[in-house]
Amino acid sequence: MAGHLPRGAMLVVARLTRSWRPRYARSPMQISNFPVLQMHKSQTAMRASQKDFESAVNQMKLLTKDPGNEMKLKLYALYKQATEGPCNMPKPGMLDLISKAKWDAWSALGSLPKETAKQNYVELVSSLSSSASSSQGKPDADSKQPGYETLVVTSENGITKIMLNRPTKKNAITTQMYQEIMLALEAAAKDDSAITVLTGNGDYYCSGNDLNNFTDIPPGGVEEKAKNSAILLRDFVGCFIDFPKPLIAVVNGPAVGISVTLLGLFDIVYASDRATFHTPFSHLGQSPEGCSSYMFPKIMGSAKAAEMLIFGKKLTAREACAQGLVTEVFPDSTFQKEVWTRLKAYSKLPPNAMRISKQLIRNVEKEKLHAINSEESSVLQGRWLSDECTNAIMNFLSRKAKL
Ligand SMILES: CCCCCCCCCCC/C=C/C(=O)SCCNC(=O)CCNC(=O)[C@H](O)C(C)(C)COP(=O)(O)OP(=O)(O)OC[C@H]1O[C@@H](n2cnc3c(N)ncnc32)[C@H](O)[C@@H]1OP(=O)(O)O
Repeated sequence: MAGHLPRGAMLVVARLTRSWRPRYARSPMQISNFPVLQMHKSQTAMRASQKDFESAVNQMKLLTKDPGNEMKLKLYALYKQATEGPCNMPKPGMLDLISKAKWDAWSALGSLPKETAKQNYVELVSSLSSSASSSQGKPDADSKQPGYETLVVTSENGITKIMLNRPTKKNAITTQMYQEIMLALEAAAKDDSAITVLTGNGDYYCSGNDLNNFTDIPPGGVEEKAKNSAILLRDFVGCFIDFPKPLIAVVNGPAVGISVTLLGLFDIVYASDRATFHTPFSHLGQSPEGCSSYMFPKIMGSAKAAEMLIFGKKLTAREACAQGLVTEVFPDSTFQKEVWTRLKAYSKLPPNAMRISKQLIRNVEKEKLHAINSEESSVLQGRWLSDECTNAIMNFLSRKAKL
């Protein structure tokens, strides 16, 4: 049966998926990003872990809309209580209004235990993020575009931002997400923004293809699934090849698989120094896509490209920058601030000039890139039916393997 997924293996994959359960409770912050999971609010009553608390603190840094003074005071007080315990500052003078308001809010928490304060903080941030996502329709709502379940798409200040939004799954790309990214790119190509940005929500940029995409086998069998997936992949990568405006990747954390290979088709790649770049195709019994079989040797030379694409060498952000895959690396602590300041300035440049310059740089190779994309997709169609690939996916799903 070599070269075909044996029927038995398909059943094993289906069984493993059914019994596959989360290994840890997700943070309320992350749950709030999934409308379907918001029904299970009881989970937010669970004790918040240090990780949940830190991710809520980071989430607050990314908040684009001012939550208002009252909310900021509550968050401030809970944060102080969670990190330092009961208020230990001398009472400020009556005329120092801001310090007094902060002091009042913190002292009002009395001897609330640190753990409870942490949990309340996480829940409050979670409720903030759900009300932000449900305020889309209101006139004063920010520019968040409706209709996406796996992405948050916003457009303001001349920048369309497409944010992968499955943080609890490290932003792994499901079939639905491939479709939504294509729709978002199509819309961004036509909107009046000057530049388009792709980034990830949470601690990962993206963990690549969602390996559960392999388990949803249609009645036509695995061959039909592989054929349709190759078409999906070709169309998906095609949208990046054809994208007409400056396209920028804001790589906020580790990147795996297709989220790395696509970077060769971006015009700028900014990375946090926490990001890593990993293309473990051989480990997965697969082969490169995203035009990386052509772009990577072109960018970094064939020896370095081979180390990544054949041997799955994981690069740090600084190594990827030295190889030319990344434009610039920023310290994680100032990443968002520095990158968005830079992008806001770029977005004010004349949009037509930027678009024309991009096209001059990219158009010469467009046809070639489409041909490479078709070839890579068709080679992968064969790989997906191989025993090497089947075994690697089963190992991941049964928790025997992780990168
Ligand atoms: C028949 C053919 C159909 C094919 C359809 C294909 C369509 C186009 C394909 C295009 C080709 C693309 C290729 C690639 O991108 S190859 C790269 C694929 N990615 C991986 O192999 C990564 C797998 N993940 C991991 O190794 C680890 O999760 C990771 C190192 C990324 C993080 O480890 P960590 O310990 O920090 O976190 P967890 O493992 O606990 O992850 C948290 C939860 O997220 C889930 N997760 C993460 N990544 C993926 C993924 N890629 N697919 C599915 N699920 C993922 C993980 O399972 C955890 O979930 P639970 O909390 O529920 O356990």
